[in-house]
Amino acid sequence: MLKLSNINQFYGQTHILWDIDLSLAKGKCTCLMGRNGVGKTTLVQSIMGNLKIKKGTIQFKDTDITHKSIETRAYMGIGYVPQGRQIFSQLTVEENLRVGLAAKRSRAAKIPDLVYSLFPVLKEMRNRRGGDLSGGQQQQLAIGRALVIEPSLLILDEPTEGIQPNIVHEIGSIINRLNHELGLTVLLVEQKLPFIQMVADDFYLLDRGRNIANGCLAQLTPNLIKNYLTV
Ligand SMILES: Nc1ncnc2c1ncn2[C@@H]1O[C@H](COP(=O)(O)OP(=O)(O)OP(=O)(O)O)[C@@H](O)[C@H]1O
Repeated sequence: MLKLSNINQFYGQTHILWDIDLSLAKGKCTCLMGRNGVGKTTLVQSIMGNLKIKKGTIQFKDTDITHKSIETRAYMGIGYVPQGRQIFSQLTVEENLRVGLAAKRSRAAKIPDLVYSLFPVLKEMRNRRGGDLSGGQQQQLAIGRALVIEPSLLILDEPTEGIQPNIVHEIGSIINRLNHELGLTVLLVEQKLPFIQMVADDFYLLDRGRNIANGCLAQLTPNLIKNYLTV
């Protein structure tokens, strides 16, 4: 589904990511993990085309997308929930969802029923401003906005950051539904182990810009957790 080969990334002269190979299995939830500052967001930004790739390649559904635009990635079915949610606080909930629709080719595109059925609170609050929503509701809006293009791959960057525990569980259930019932492939950046255990099939562990371990979740040993994750 998504295949990264030998990705290297830089900020100016600083080498941030080193020779990253990553392959996502279709229909699985893969967790990209590692402590603060190891390069998770940089990798996701590289996948999304927000950072230009200087070395390495990215394939999505057997097409080379390494140098394709952000818009092309959306047309091809990659949905993205950025770190910090990035809700437009002055726009209504519905307007925020419509921003996501701009990435669809069809002019007649409408917000899919799925979004409001997954997140009834967004329907109830569709005329309220994004800035009036709680953190958990904003996170639901950010996920809903990524889903309006009906993606086949959904990438979420730390969706539980700053969210109350009961809402974290709700977000985990939604990810499981998207993954198991609708067959979406999910790439999740996450550090919280209980949440990872709730949703992930596979993992990639980064440390100082390098992939130091990957496999199915059962292969995430206590030693790896102790040495490379903040628990
Ligand atoms: N725009 C930037 N310019 C220069 N350096 C950056 C920039 N963004 C991130 N960095 C640096 O690159 C490294 C990787 O950062 P990145 O945000 O990818 O890590 P992360 O694993 O996502 O961390 P976190 O969990 O805190 O979000 C860090 O050392 C960070 O300080």
